[in-house]
Amino acid sequence: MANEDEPKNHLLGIRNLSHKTLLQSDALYQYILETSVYPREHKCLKEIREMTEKHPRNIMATPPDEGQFLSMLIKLINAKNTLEIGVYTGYSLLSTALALPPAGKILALDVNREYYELGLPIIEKAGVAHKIDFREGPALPFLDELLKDENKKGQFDFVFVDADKNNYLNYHKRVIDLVKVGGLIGYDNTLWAGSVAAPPDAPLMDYVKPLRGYVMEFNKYLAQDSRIEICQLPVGDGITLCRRII
Ligand SMILES: C[S@@+](CC[C@H](N)C(=O)[O-])C[C@H]1O[C@@H](n2cnc3c(N)ncnc32)[C@H](O)[C@@H]1O
Repeated sequence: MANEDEPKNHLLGIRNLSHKTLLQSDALYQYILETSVYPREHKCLKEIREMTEKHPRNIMATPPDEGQFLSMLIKLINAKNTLEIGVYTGYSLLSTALALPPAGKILALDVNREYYELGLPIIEKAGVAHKIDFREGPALPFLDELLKDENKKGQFDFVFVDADKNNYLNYHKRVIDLVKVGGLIGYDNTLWAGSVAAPPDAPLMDYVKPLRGYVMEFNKYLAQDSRIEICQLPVGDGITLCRRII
């Protein structure tokens, strides 16, 4: 589906996409947004997206097609209590909050409150801020604190991990005990711009190169972890769903 008129960049020969996706055509991605995401998307999701696009680190935001996928997933599994690690300006957070029932709860962790506060007025406007318990700080020590309390184990129906990729394995070792048996964990960016399947000497973007090894090791670990059933999907930058089975 690649359009030869679109400029190539140095990421595995993929065209110069202004969004994170494995699709090789901006036109095809736009088609998906126009025929599925935008017309049905809540107005506030569009607002938070437009606000985020002006931020210098906007490459970090969850893409709209993935936000829509998360929303559908949360409704399908009837999630009520969720955990998010890596909030940024809150696109995935707002997608989750809108999908949860009125009494639903999200524990949201990020080292940077400023990013969260950029999106907060839009989350408030959407009428779902009451579902969010935002905690600022590094996620690992916070998770360790939670795990000290036996009552906090197995409490989450859904966990979305979208923070520092070099710590994904450390997150997994903790959230596996925090999600309930039968619950889901979603790890974002597990295809890491497609680099996980690239030859070792492939030219890669600067932000991709240093973390590729961590993402590959993490994917191998998940593949052999008998506590979970996994499904890796080429949505956005790749999301691996892990269903806790024991
Ligand atoms: C890819 S962005 C999250 C994107 C977000 N899910 C969205 O939909 O826009 C990663 C976030 O993880 C946060 N982060 C990085 N390291 C962290 C850590 N050790 N603990 C908690 N948050 C961290 C960053 O501050 C950043 O906001």
